[in-house]
Amino acid sequence: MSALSSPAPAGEPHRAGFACFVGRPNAGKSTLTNALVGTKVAITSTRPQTTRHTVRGIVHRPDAQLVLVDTPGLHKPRTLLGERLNDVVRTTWAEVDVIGFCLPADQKLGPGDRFIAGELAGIKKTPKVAIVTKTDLVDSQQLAEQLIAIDRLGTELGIEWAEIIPVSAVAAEKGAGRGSSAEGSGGRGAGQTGLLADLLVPLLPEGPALYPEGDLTDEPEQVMVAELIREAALEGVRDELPHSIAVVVEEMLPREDRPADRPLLDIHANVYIERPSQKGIIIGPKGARLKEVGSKSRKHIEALLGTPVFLDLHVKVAKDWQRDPKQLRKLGF
Ligand SMILES: Nc1nc2c(ncn2[C@@H]2O[C@H](COP(=O)(O)OP(=O)(O)OP(=O)(O)O)[C@@H](O)[C@H]2O)c(=O)[nH]1
Repeated sequence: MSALSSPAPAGEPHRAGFACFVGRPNAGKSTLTNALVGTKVAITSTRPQTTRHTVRGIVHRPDAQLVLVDTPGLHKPRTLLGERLNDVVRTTWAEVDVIGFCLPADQKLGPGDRFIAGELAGIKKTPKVAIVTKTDLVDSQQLAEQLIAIDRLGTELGIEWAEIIPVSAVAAEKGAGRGSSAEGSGGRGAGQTGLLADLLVPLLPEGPALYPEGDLTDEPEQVMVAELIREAALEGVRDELPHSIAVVVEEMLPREDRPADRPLLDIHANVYIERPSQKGIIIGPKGARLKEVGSKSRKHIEALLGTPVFLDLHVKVAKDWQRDPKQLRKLGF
């Protein structure tokens, strides 16, 4: 792998650095990361708090490299897992070059937003950009009101927004033909999310690229594969098992004795639940649900890794894993 990247346009210094999107659950952080990078690197869902791992997406441009760190939502911790997640968020905030604070256009600023903004106000050095997400869901008057409310919030808390940017990830995703290809790099820089990148880049320090060109994320493949399985496993059972599922990929090995033009990757993964009573929900009648989880996530994994996959899933009970430090460590938290 070569770390060479295209030269910056004449006269402009090359910039490289880290940005993270923060915001209350469901604010659109993962969607924005995906739209900017142009492939499915972070897990999106219609339900809050599904982003557990810090997934980096990398935007490569001739003039800059923008490394996106996607954090879980910051929220009042109720379990040990919740506390760990908040620690991850704060550590990330202190390390990045720019913070993008996501606020959905279609929802009035609430206590959740204020809680995060209050924490942000304490991080003086890092430039903060307010990003109004999901602008496709509101009319221009609602959008204007939201922009004003955010400006006021900044004044109130002593935060000086480097920018306040309205953006819709949906239009950019449509343009990128999302879902049809894992190599959807055509989405990079598309439409409104491209403009967002244009505004973030000048806030990065000058410097050469940090990652080889072509890398989309440095998250270990195994973790991304586990996330894709977890997302599929949660589908349709979120009400019953909102936060009770964890997935660990035990092994990823190329199948031996395969012809070079027909490779196959064997993936063995365990789906952990908290109680034996949840087994039936995950597995479904005659194993039908688990089969579906397998085939759905396999498609995403194959798209991500670019190779055919044999996926072997097992459901295991890890009693009350969210409250048990030993289990949490084992499950990668
Ligand atoms: N209409 C519209 N929907 C959006 C947009 N961006 C995100 N969404 C939807 O909003 C929901 C939440 O988006 P996510 O990207 O998962 O939000 P998140 O902030 O990463 O959520 P957590 O992982 O819970 O912190 C999903 O159903 C998205 O499809 C947008 O620009 N327009």
